[in-house]
Amino acid sequence: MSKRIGICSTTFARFDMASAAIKQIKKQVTGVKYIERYVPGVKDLPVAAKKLIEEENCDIVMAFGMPGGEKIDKLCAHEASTGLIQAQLMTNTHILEVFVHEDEGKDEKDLKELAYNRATQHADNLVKMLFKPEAMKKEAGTGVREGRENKGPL
Ligand SMILES: Cc1nc2c(=O)[nH]c(=O)nc-2n(C[C@H](O)[C@H](O)[C@H](O)CO)c1C
Repeated sequence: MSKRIGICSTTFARFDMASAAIKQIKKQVTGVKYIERYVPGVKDLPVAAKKLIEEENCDIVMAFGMPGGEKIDKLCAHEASTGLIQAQLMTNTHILEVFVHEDEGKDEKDLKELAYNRATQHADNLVKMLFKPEAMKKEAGTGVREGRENKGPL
């Protein structure tokens, strides 16, 4: 049966990471079903992801979000992250959390590039996890980073 990939993303984010990721996956695999859900902000992602798994039978989910730079935003991001982990444990299914903090970008151009790179590189991770686990194994311990330069192995 063809794999089902869940995608959930927010309107709070300032870049459409979901579309970038779907395009990236489509370059590599065909015959996959995408089920997309959009919510206001990161704290709405855990239930959206859990529903994608339980009600839409997704094999894996990507959850995209952009926490803002304020202290309250960081708190929200941590709460969302905890929720996403809980949803994974409740469903025994991976939810790749793809968050780009707004203050990670040096300026708007850099933030956009970072968001694109992180979204597409995590999309590559998803393809490996679902279809090429051996490729993932090859990269174990190699200091891979999503969005910025890889650190490399020690
Ligand atoms: C303070 C705050 N900060 C963020 C943020 O940095 N990034 C984000 O995606 N969403 C934020 N939200 C919205 C919440 O995640 C959520 O959408 C609302 O509380 C409604 O459930 C809130 C309320």
